[in-house]
Amino acid sequence: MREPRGAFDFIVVGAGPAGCATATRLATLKPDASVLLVETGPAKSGMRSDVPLGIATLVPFRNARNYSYRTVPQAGLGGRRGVQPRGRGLGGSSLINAMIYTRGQPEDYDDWARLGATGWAWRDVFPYFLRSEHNTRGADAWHATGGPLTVSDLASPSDCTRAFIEAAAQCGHSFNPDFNGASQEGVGAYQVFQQHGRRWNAARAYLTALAPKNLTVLAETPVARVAIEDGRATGIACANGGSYAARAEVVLAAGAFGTPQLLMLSGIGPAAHLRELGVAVHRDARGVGANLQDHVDFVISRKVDDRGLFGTVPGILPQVLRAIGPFRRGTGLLTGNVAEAGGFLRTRAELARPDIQLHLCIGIVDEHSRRLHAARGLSLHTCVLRPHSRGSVRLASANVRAAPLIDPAFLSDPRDMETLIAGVGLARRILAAPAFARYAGPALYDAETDDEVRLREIIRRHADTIYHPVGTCRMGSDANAVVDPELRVRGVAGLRVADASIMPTLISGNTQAACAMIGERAAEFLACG
Ligand SMILES: Cc1cc2nc3c(=O)[nH]c(=O)nc-3n(C[C@H](O)[C@H](O)[C@H](O)COP(=O)(O)OP(=O)(O)OC[C@H]3O[C@@H](n4cnc5c(N)ncnc54)[C@H](O)[C@@H]3O)c2cc1C
Repeated sequence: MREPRGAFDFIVVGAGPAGCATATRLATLKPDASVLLVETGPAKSGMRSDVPLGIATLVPFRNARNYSYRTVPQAGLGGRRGVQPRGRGLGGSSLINAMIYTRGQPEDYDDWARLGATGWAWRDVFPYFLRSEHNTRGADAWHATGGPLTVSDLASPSDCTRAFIEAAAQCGHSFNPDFNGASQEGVGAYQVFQQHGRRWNAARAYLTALAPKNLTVLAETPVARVAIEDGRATGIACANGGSYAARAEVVLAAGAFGTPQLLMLSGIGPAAHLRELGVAVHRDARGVGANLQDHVDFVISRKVDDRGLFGTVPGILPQVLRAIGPFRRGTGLLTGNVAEAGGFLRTRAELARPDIQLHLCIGIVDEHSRRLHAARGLSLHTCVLRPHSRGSVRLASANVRAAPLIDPAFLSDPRDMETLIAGVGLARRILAAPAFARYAGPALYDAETDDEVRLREIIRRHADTIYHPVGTCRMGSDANAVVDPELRVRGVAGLRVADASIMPTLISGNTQAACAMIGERAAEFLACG
């Protein structure tokens, strides 16, 4: 490592929801310590991110705020390479995500504790969800106000969302006004990370709004590796040649792909794999990059000629332009998050809790909207909440700028296909209910076929992620766990991980809120030393 250009007490790498929470809370808890937060992406969020409907333009392809990774060929998906959008910049994936606020199910965290993540049961994590939350509905037994993450109801939900909830009720699924309340089960509209109809990304929440003076934020700075001397993390080396020393600790919060990539580039990972790439091994840690879990998802998209729906049609531009005025007042089309409504359902009555999640989108989402159709339409996503398939992240190159090899191993466990098929059946019944008759239309790829053999084939040809990769630096108490329950990397002093990668198992819902909760907890562990 070259002479450090600067020394800080703590260095946090990666400014996603977890990194922003870790850095800000740590700086607040330790006002006499200096904290550096380093992010490879841009400092500004940009208009397409701030305007919620801009998600439709940010997710499909690579841009300054989206890595848009591809997976390795997926045997379970007929050999296709999946798409893995990931946010880049201050706010991380909260710059490009669908803003949906869910915490998962209490049992998810009780499972973590049972698997060895001591101190992470629901009763332990719930206070940190509350600490991070500012719910504009107000506080109650399940919600808080005053936290940095503003959570709101959608300002202008579409008629389609209302019809969907009614159609689900006709199929016997109860309306749930609060997926983060007493029960997650049922169908309803999602609450979103928004303030006055604008995206409230994690950087705005934690960095801009709280802005502790002892926190230095550095954007456009890719970290190449952690410097390790005599078994201790001493700082970071950046890909642009700079370096920074950490007097106390380094924290990796670079996400489910970025963190294992950085650990491996720093010589912490499966030794044989690191040697293949010429990376000097500091610690043979087989768990690094293993245990990748993601929500495998199948979309039914229909072409529906309804002006309340979105699509690449000639009339859409004037409609968007007319929506600018209402947007300034915090309402209208542009405040929509596309994935407005959804639900958590059980595919079998004997199950104790929901095992699939639905997302209703008010546009056609074909291959993450990479494939466009000259039509308005809608999409209903079905995903498997607790998949059994396990994949991996490996290095493709010793250069941090090269994308890692991502293998979610989708549908490699046959149980996931069975859950998905059953879930798609539930979704289809809702789409066929009388209250949804107004939204009838031809389904892409014959996705509403009654022939189950054919449906399995269609699923293999079109299923992919709904963007919740986790687990690649698993937390636990066993020797193969990458981090211990206080998030310390086993076998390396002064180094922790705080992001989606530490989740032992994937939670039953969207993952941003849980990542902020992890960051909130990490800050306390760090402050206690
Ligand atoms: C398209 C999409 C839609 C989603 N929708 C939702 C939703 O509606 N609701 C929800 O709850 N969740 C959603 N998610 C998931 C959620 O956004 C993520 O789970 C969450 O952001 C993960 O947080 P994180 O802090 O672990 O990592 P990330 O948010 O991925 O942030 C990691 C940060 O680290 C930076 N980084 C990586 N490597 C380096 C390096 N070498 N040097 C410096 N910086 C580095 C990255 O640039 C990035 O900014 C969605 C995700 C996507 C991609």
